[in-house]
Amino acid sequence: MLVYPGSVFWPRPTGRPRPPQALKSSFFVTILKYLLTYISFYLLPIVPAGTERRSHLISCRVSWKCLPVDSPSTGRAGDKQPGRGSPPHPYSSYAPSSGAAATRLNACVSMKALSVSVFFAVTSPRRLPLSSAFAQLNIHRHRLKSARPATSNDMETDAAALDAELMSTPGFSLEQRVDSQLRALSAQLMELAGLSVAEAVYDVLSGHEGKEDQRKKHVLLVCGPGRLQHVHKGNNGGDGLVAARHLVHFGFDATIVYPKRSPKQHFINLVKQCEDLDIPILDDVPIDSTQRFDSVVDAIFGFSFRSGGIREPFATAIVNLVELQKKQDAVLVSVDVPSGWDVDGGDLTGGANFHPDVLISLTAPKLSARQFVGRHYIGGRFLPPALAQRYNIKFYQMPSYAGCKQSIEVMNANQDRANWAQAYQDYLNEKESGNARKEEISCTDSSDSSRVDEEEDWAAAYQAYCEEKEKEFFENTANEN
Ligand SMILES: NC(=O)C1=CN([C@@H]2O[C@H](COP(=O)(O)OP(=O)(O)OC[C@H]3O[C@@H](n4cnc5c(N)ncnc54)[C@H](OP(=O)(O)O)[C@@H]3O)[C@@H](O)[C@H]2O)[C@@H](O)CC1
Repeated sequence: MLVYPGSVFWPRPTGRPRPPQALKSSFFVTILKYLLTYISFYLLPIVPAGTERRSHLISCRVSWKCLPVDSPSTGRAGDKQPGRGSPPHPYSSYAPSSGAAATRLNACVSMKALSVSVFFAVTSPRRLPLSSAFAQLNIHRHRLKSARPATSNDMETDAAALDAELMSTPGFSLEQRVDSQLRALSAQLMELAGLSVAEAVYDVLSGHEGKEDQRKKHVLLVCGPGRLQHVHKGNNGGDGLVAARHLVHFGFDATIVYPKRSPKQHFINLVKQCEDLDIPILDDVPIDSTQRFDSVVDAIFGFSFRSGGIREPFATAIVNLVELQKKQDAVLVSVDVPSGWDVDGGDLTGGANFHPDVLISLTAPKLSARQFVGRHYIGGRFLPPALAQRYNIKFYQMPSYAGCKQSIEVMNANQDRANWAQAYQDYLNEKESGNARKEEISCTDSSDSSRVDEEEDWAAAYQAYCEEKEKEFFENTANEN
């Protein structure tokens, strides 16, 4: 009889004894997962290698092995398991409630993920590329990182899980074989993210009404550090490099500040492409420059920023960037997360003077966007619907893009508060007086008014979502303390 390697080679999680209720649920879960594992074992060889179905099958196998069996004994209000307690975290598939259980699962499942992937890569009649095996391992490593109690970093780890999954989607990165398979960068995602940033900056500088100022606009882009050892680090800076190139193609002038260049080949290529377009690349923010900058783009830190002090040279770069922006009255634009802000908690410095005028959230807004006051865009139009569904991304986190646009300005409740509040009040009054706006829209079939209606719904729903997440965040922080 064929024996599934993960169940033999790797020890089960051990530790505190489980209470009867947990034993009961874990018994059925165990039966279920072994049943599914063996069925999939026989299915796997007949699914062609390199296909999405096969990759999905392996992904499912590992997920089944991850089914939590440990949680009821420590269950608390914040549990994120489907079907238990409060609704799942918007990005998480599940998270066990005990830190110890999460650690055991993390170690155990990472090893199992590796064993499953490598076993099938080696034994399959139609060989699966080893790269896919590592990609699966990476996804589950990230998933398991979020398999712990909610902390202030949850949104980051969940976003990282989503990122890892996106980056290993066939066609996005693995087929490109950049560097080595493990170090393959999400070149395509970064290209689309950078394009959406450039489009939003273009939109901001060109004005809403389409009355374009004839003067050539000049944008300064400050790009964050890259790191050799880590697979997915420094991508925020990469978005900035890509955006600079697109802005030049859009007819703007661009200057890049890139104090700590990444040695990764993809970043070297991006820099070369910018140099070929005669984009100046500086090491420091040109604080005394006589050059007029219409916009300053902060592409320094994204969701992987670790709060607790900004290391040099970026501490000085951020101070100079803000000074330059104020001196020149330039529009300060942040990519994904304002630099120095915690991905969840936002500005934890008590107002360190870093408050961008424009925020471009990539893929979906992070929790810190709740604190943002200004023009809010969403970019990164590459999230497959199935993945969005899996991560429970709600419609108000990802409003539908118009036509071929790569970014969309979303109505921020904080933005232009008076006008927005008045408009929203008018809308409510209209509804209350029985003059239902939606009925009007369906009668007149006016696409303009339906868009306004959609935006208002989006803003209200997003506001409610933010409040809910903020409450949850502070509750969890209080619990931890
Ligand atoms: N979601 C998506 O699908 C897509 C996301 N994309 C983009 O990727 C971004 C996330 O990128 P990322 O994970 O590469 O990390 P990111 O934030 O750029 O840099 C971390 C760097 O900062 C450093 N660092 C950290 N803390 C520090 C401190 N206190 N002081 C000083 N340095 C500090 C850290 O150094 P380390 O701590 O590792 O030494 C590391 O070098 C995301 O926000 C989005 O813009 C798109 O490109 C593609 C699609």
